Amino acid sequence: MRLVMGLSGDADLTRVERAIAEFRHARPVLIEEGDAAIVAVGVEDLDAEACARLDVVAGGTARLVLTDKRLSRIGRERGEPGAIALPRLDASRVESLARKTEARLDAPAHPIDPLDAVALELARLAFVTPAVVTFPVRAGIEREASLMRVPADAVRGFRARQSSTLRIASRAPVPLEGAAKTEFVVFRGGEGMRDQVAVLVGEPDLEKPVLVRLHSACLTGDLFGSLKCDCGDQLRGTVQAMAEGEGGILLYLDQEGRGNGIANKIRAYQLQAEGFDTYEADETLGFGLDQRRFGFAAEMLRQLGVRSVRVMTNNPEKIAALKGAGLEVAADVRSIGRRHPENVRYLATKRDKAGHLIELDGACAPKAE
Ligand SMILES: Nc1nc2c(ncn2[C@@H]2O[C@H](COP(=O)(O)OP(=O)(O)OP(=O)(O)O)[C@@H](O)[C@H]2O)c(=O)[nH]1
Ligand SMILES: [Zn+2]
Repeated sequence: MRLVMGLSGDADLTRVERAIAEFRHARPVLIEEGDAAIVAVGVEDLDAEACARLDVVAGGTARLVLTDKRLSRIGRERGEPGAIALPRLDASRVESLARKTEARLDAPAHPIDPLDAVALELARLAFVTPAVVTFPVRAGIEREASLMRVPADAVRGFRARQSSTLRIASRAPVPLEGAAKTEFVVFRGGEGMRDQVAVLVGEPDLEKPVLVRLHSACLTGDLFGSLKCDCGDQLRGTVQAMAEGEGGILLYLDQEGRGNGIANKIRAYQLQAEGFDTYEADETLGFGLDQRRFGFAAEMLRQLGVRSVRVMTNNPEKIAALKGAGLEVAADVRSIGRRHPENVRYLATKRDKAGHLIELDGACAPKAE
């Protein structure tokens, strides 16, 4: 029996990974803590049919749990997440309250309980809209055997655990244009849904502060040269600077859309096309300023033998995170991309609302994001 239980390794980690997969498909999971338990389901893809099925089991006790940002967008300033009673589960009302720009809440938002907060964290980990429908598992309701069960503490500790299981999966030389001596080192674990990649450019001296960049994935900018941001320039500019200098390490992190995932980022871009700035758009979808954590990136550096860094970034959070994780930040160096009418408002917003160290003097006139 013991052997069988050990087969899936770290059982808590496995359960959360499975719960994340359920969440991404709008299938309910059961979150347990002691004698308490709730059923939770992400609102994305929650259609009328699924709502009708859930409604029967919820028996009028369902609630919609929203983040503080989303509540303030629909006219309920709370400063913390809140829950709206859903005596009847209606798919279009749920979608409207969770995501629509014009939605206004005409009912009270109640304080959430600790298991609701765990359900919201699961949604964040799953890169889906941070809004969940939950209801208590009441006496008399059979705990449905097919429901995926997950302990609340396993979800709370998931990010830390992901960092601690971080390990190198593979490595090989991959010569790049302008940086012939480059090695890709792939790590499993950390944030997001995919592997993380460390790109070792040249031969950095690990006894000295190493030039390092933490680069969050940006499919549109890195790969397609989108004009809406400066990511592609930063990515290539960093590798070039490392190759021309004393080498360095670029971490390519699975944190698309500031940790919101590609689907939410493209939703946010649609809102930007309607006039919202980059943070207003994210808030409309329920997100805070930035969902990313960088602790696991520090762990990647440590496993590569780095103790002290010269970090290439304009983002003070990255600097603070590396220091907070125990690395020495010997210097911080700006990472500059091209400015053009399409990205200058985005850059100015990051400077003004999130304190990014960006200079825009003389930059071209902004065009709406
Ligand atoms: N949600 C959202 N994410 C965006 C938007 N534009 C770019 N991003 C994402 O923002 C992140 C930018 O990553 P980085 O360039 O590593 O980070 P940064 O915080 O700008 O910091 P530095 O570039 O190091 O100064 C990427 O994950 C992009 O996908 C946007 O309008 N909305
Ligand atoms: Zn970008």
